[in-house]
Amino acid sequence: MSTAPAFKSFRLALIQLGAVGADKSANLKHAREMIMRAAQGDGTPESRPSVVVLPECFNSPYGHAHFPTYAETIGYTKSRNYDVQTSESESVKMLSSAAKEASVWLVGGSIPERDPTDQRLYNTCTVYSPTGALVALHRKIHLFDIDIPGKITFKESETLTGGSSTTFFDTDFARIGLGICYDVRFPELAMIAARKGCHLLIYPGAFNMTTGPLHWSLLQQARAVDNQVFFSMCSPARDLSAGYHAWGHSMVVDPFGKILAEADEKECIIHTTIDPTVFQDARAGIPVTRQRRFDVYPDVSQ
Ligand SMILES: NC(=O)CC(=O)C(=O)O
Repeated sequence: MSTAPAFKSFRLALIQLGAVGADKSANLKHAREMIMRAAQGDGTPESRPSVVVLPECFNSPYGHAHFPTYAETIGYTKSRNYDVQTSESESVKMLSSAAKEASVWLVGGSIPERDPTDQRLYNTCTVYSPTGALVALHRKIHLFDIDIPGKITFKESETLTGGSSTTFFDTDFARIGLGICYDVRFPELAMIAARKGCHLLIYPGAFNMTTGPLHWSLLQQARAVDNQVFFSMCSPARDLSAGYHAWGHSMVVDPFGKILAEADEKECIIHTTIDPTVFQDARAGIPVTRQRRFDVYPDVSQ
């Protein structure tokens, strides 16, 4: 594995996207406008983000019945490296051109993806460099299958297949790990990413009105503290006319577990600074990353 880049200070922006409806072209147009707005920061050069994030399922309504209709094939080469140039996906094309125009690293939320080899569907996050290159692709590993009687039943596995790889990408200022929503409930994934040198973990997500108040911030703070990394989840805005009511509350948590920025439930963009000294202070002061006893629990030591 390559060495992680030196961790430098940078600005992060999360787009808590609203108005995600049935019209995919309108969703893409609105997402593009919000990316451009996020990239401006507050208008000052120092506020401009280096990384901009969209939420889970930003181009389609969220629900297993919608995924087959909205799924797109992401272009890939014979060696199965994903490639914008060969992509027929209108979402990939939009994200790539928006990243390039805004000159940001863009974590493109997630979209329903169809694999052309076997027609299986995935919930997939793609990431773009400031030149518009597709640099990473994460397929949601743990599918959101829950049943809380009288509250919420959701079964992504009705139409989706779970991904089978962990994913990170390198920028010139940090190593960033990826997950999607329900992946946050599996601490092993975040731990592996942190042990591979990630400084920040970004999970586009869409918790709901039942699990949001219970677990949204708790899980992010837990993953941040467990692993002494920055942790961030970006949600859609809440839309009570939609079939799925997202919790909202997109947030960024520091390696001490402190919430640095948090949205309410409405459409908005939140910005924060990711400061490496906090990461270093957490690891120096509470050195759990050097105190692990893998001789006692070797089954999680990979
Ligand atoms: N939507 C998800 O994947 C997960 C979620 O809402 C939850 O874990 O709660």
